[in-house]
Amino acid sequence: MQDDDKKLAAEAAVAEIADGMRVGLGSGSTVAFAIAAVGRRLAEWPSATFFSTSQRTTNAARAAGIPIARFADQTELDLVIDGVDEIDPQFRAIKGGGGAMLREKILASAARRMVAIADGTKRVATLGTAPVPVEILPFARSFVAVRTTALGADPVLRMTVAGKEFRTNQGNLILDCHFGPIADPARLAIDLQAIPGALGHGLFLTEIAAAYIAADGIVTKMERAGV
Ligand SMILES: O=C[C@H](O)[C@H](O)[C@H](O)COP(=O)(O)O
Repeated sequence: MQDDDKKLAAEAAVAEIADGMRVGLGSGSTVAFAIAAVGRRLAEWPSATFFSTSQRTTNAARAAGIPIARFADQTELDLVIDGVDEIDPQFRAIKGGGGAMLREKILASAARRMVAIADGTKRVATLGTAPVPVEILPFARSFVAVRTTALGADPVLRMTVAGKEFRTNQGNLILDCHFGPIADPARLAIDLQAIPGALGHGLFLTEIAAAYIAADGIVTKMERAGV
């Protein structure tokens, strides 16, 4: 059921792709449905170029026959399609459940338009039920943990199911920072960004222009006003 809704939202967003576009593909289980849809429809966009936010997405895209271009040579994209862990009515989101938020933030910032895709369980009135993931330089692990605690977090070092430290695609660590309801996400984003050794965080407050959210088999498209 939840997967059906993820698929519906993903396929609706993929309809925004037009030939010639430079398209960023996000990461996660909802994006996996978008990748599958892009793979099926690839012949419709012979001049489109696709970019990836994680190794997992690159692998899935290539398996679906989608060539992935090198983002390092790129400064601007037309569209990014990405999932969220939580999204509020102001289109502010927490991302990074899969640990890909640093590259996701870069592509989202490079894009003229970012669309979020999600099933209805991701909608929240207030951000903060999910932890805010913070990617940290391993060298600064304890230092950043203390600084996030001072901001009100209960930081937990992310581990793999095998009990090892989780490493991002850049080889860094993640602190999952549990804040509870976040009263002022903008202030928190500034404070997290200011910690030396914190390389990125999962608060996406201004990037999302529209959201496709599916619940009980019905997908709704919402555009953020003023974008
Ligand atoms: O790092 C992972 C990404 O930010 C995902 O887009 C996010 O965690 C949502 O993933 P899913 O679609 O699997 O819920």
